[in-house]
Amino acid sequence: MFKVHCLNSISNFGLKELNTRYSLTDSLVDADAFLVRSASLHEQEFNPQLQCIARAGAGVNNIPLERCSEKGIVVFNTPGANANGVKELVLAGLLLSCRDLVGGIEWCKKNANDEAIAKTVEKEKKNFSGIEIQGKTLGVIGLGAIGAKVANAATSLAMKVIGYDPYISIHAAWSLSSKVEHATEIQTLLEKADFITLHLPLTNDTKEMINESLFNIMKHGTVLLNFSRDTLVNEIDLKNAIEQGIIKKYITDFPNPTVMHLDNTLVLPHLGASTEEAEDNCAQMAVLEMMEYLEHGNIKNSVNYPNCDMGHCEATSRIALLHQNIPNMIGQITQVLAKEGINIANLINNSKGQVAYTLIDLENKIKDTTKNELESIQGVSKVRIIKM
Ligand SMILES: NC(=O)c1ccc[n+]([C@@H]2O[C@H](COP(=O)([O-])OP(=O)(O)OC[C@H]3O[C@@H](n4cnc5c(N)ncnc54)[C@H](O)[C@@H]3O)[C@@H](O)[C@H]2O)c1
Ligand SMILES: O=C(O)CC[C@@H](O)C(=O)O
Repeated sequence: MFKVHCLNSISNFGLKELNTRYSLTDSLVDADAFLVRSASLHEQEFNPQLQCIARAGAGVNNIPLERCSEKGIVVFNTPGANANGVKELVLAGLLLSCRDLVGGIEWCKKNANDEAIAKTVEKEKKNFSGIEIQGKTLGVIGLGAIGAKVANAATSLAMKVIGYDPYISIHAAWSLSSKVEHATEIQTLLEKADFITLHLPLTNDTKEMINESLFNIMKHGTVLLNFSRDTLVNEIDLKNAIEQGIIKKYITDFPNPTVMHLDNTLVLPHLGASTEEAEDNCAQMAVLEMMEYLEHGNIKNSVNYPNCDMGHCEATSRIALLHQNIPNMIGQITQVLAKEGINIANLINNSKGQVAYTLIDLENKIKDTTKNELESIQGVSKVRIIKM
């Protein structure tokens, strides 16, 4: 029986995939797997039994990936599963930035009892007027699942779109409209854009990437949309850029004590992925990835371990080893198995950066003592017996 702990509310559409081999547990200490959305796991201790963490969403900056890799915990996310939900909110943000819709709605509410409101409004509405997006230039930084959808949608709304992504995947590049101009340098995008939208992950490399030096290249009166993560932007520099009129409006999906007090800023309550469809898609994908790993040892959409698919085990037994990506690891593993007279039916060894994953089907049963011996190989983080 696998025990699963949910750190956030996970849609039942995903949880209903769990079969009789699973139970939900309220306890973090005896769980084999965590299902999580945005809860931070940076301060969380991980028990030795924890095999995987499935993030029902895209960003994994709430998970200590390096510590997970050291402990042989596979972290999954759900690429693209909430991209449409975020795209639709970005479009709403774009339009909210053009006219003072929020101020206008508040004005109407405040004047609800004015019998002459229909007349008064014609005098007052100029206070809430603005511009159109048609013909304006949108700069999209990060052209992955969300950025590509935003870029394509903006071209359909008659915007000029310029995109920047030095690490774009082939899949994302194929999905991009040919109308999207390709910027090889971020400076080109910053100089041309009337609106800039951020769709890149928060990592050590991208933290506070939007700072004074980039604000100084932007046009006076730029609108900045941030539906990715707050700390991609240096908020002290942002405040200055707003005061200097470089940033006309900042639209963000991430409330924090600083942005709540900035002028010309609209803050949304982290709603990008909060649609029924996105929550269902993310939960289902996360649960299925977790089940495939727990039951069969196959890895799909992990952010810290390589993909690996050996199908379902038809041999006598199956073991999985999570280890460092160092020389002679396979030699040492096969030596232990050979010594026990165990014959290998099939073996896959894939690596990702500093770590590697070896999945082995065996023609003999595997004993706990063999597992212990494999675990004692220097550089092995975890050994799982998937089928005895
Ligand atoms: N507001 C929300 O609720 C919400 C929902 C989903 C995702 N997000 C955020 O949006 C981010 C993007 O999500 P996604 O699904 O599009 O992810 P994704 O992995 O599909 O795309 C990210 C893209 O950013 C690019 N990139 C990485 N570093 C870059 C850099 N320095 N400059 C330019 N591009 C760079 C990558 O090459 C990739 O194409 C997530 O990491 C998450 O933080 C927010
Ligand atoms: O879980 C959520 O509601 C938000 C998820 C979002 O920030 C993501 O990175 O996918």
